[in-house]
Amino acid sequence: MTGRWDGVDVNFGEEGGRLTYGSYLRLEHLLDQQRLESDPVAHDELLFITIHQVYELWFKQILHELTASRDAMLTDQLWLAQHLLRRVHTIERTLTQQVDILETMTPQDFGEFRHRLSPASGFQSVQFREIEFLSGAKDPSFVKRFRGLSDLEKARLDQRLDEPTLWEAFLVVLDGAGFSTTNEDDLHKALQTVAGDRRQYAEIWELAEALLQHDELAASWRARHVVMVERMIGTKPGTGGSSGAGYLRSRLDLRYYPLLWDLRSSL
Ligand code: HEM
Ligand SMILES: N[C@@H](CC(=O)c1ccccc1NC=O)C(=O)O
Repeated sequence: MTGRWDGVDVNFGEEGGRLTYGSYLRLEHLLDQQRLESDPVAHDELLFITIHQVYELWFKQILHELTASRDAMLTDQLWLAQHLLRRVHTIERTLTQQVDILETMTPQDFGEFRHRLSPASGFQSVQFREIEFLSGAKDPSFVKRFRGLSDLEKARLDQRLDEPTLWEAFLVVLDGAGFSTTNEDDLHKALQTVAGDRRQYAEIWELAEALLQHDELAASWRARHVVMVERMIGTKPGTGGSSGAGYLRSRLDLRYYPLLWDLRSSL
């Protein structure tokens, strides 16, 4: 497009001339996807849906970045693997902070539509589980416990169970640097050597730190989520059929990279 804007000639190179902000971002579709279950309308349900949809969009982005980071490790591009993990960290911080927005909803206002949500629950978030699997916490029992999984969603989870995790890719990096990775003892020694000579192993050390950061931020989200749940529903069971906060508390000790945490005790 060529034209004048504030007296200046502009050429945006808009070949074909039909793309607009709204058509590029497919806003007609995006903004038509917030369908409330409550009747009469509960004012806060739009916020509830919006928050979850934003989470899922960021989950999609996180999976995009983690997959590329894993592949960068497998192809010896450690700087790229670390660069992408750093982006994931900033998204993860944003996801934890978003809980603040949802907490502007009171339990009474949530109660206006909560009963309509059952048996749906965040437990059924396929992308959330994909992130866990890809990060290193593969647990096939979750796939079995999923209710109402579409064929496509099942295939995506099976694929994540099959493909290498970030941790496995990191082991390939250690192997490539000449370390034995056959058992936990060897691995501990390798990590100790990397930590003890950061001049020689700068890239591997930074990568290990970036993985640990990802692990820590995931743990922060779990902790933030369970406290919000206690604030919203106390000790009530969850809509997904679990004990609620009790179940979520049992997930708080989950760590993707226990060996990176163990290492701390011997540094
Ligand atoms: C009012 C706000 C929320 C409440 C009361 C709540 C409550 C719960 C409860 C009780 C569970 C356990 C499963 C069940 O039986 O239902 C759960 C799981 C889960 N929720 Fe939420 N949740 C809230 C908001 C969110 C948000 C905004 C997300 C973001 C996507 C989310 C994601 C998840 C995930 C991923 C799980 C599964 C966790 C795991 O298995 O480790 N929740 N939630
Ligand atoms: N499990 C929540 C309801 C809930 O938060 C939820 C319901 C449907 C879809 C996503 C949800 N978010 C997280 O669990 C509850 O028991 O109140």
